[in-house]
Amino acid sequence: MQTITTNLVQNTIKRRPANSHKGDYGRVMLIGGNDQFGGAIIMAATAAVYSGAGLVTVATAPSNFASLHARLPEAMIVDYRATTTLLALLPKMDVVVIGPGLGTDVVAQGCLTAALSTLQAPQRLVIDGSALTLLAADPQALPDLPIVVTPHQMEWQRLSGIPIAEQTPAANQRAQQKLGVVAVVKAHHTTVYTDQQAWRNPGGTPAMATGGMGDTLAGMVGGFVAQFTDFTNAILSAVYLHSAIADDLARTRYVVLPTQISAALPAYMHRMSVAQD
Ligand SMILES: NC(=O)C1=CN([C@@H]2O[C@H](COP(=O)(O)OP(=O)(O)OC[C@H]3O[C@@H](n4cnc5c(N)ncnc54)[C@H](O)[C@@H]3O)[C@@H](O)[C@H]2O)[C@@H](O)CC1
Ligand SMILES: Nc1ncnc2c1ncn2[C@@H]1O[C@H](COP(=O)(O)OP(=O)(O)O)[C@@H](O)[C@H]1O
Ligand SMILES: [Mg+2]
Repeated sequence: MQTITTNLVQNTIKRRPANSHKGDYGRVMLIGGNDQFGGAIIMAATAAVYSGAGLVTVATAPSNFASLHARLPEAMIVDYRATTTLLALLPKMDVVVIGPGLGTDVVAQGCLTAALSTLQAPQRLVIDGSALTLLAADPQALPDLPIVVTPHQMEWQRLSGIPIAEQTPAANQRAQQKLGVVAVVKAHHTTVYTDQQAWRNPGGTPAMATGGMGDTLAGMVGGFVAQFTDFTNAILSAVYLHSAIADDLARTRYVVLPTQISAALPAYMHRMSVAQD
């Protein structure tokens, strides 16, 4: 197993060319946030915007519109129940993140079906949270495009069938081979499995053990994958930076809030982008 290095992240987060515009940094749609879990999609969308995604659209329950607008005016919003609108928008996206706060009701199922049946390569898909629980309950063929799943250990147990106590690197790698997608297995030390190899995230702290921390990672992965060409390195960089920022903040804080990580992202990404000058 290889450890994700600062060097890999510095080589991934490049300086932006002067002559570029928002269209060059990715159109990202985040789908999630039911009446109960609006905060999850707000945190995920915040992470995507603060990661530098060029254009962010959120498909969510109407009960979240006002709070999302108030917290994150950079994001555009559509009703996640408006299937025709969703089906018209999905083909225009570079990246779709589905699952934070989505829930598992019939609307959620409809969103997942819409995404899985509409997206085509080279579009990329990030599957997190409730969407993983839905997939585990009703396994279905995944489309042939770059896909990353970001389960915590319980979601990984549901998806892979491997009990948490038996989630060894070898067992996780075998499950990844079966699924055929990149798997970010979140834990105290998160591990990432690709077709080629397994990676270990060196960072992470119990100060991160608070609701919304994974929703934030999902949004970061979406934002990174939208901007940085190499799919695997973009994912590894998001995983690394998410924990590295938390570790830094935790030096003087008992708990690190997900929104504090998003707020710190632009400064850390800047530091990474100029490190090799
Ligand atoms: N503010 C919000 O709106 C929040 C919404 N959330 C959303 O709520 C939905 C359900 O997700 P949950 O993860 O809460 O529920 P799940 O039922 O999927 O998983 C939580 C259970 O897994 C257990 N578990 C075991 N190992 C774990 C590990 N390594 N990391 C995390 N949990 C582990 C926990 O103790 C807990 O009992 C998701 O859509 C999620 O995005 C959560 O992110 C919490 C915050
Ligand atoms: N003790 C810990 N050590 C390191 N990282 C942790 C710890 N607890 C939680 N995390 C990280 O926080 C995130 C939690 O994700 P998740 O459980 O999906 O949160 P949520 O769904 O509430 O947003 C993961 O990235 C996980 O690695
Ligand atoms: Mg989660």
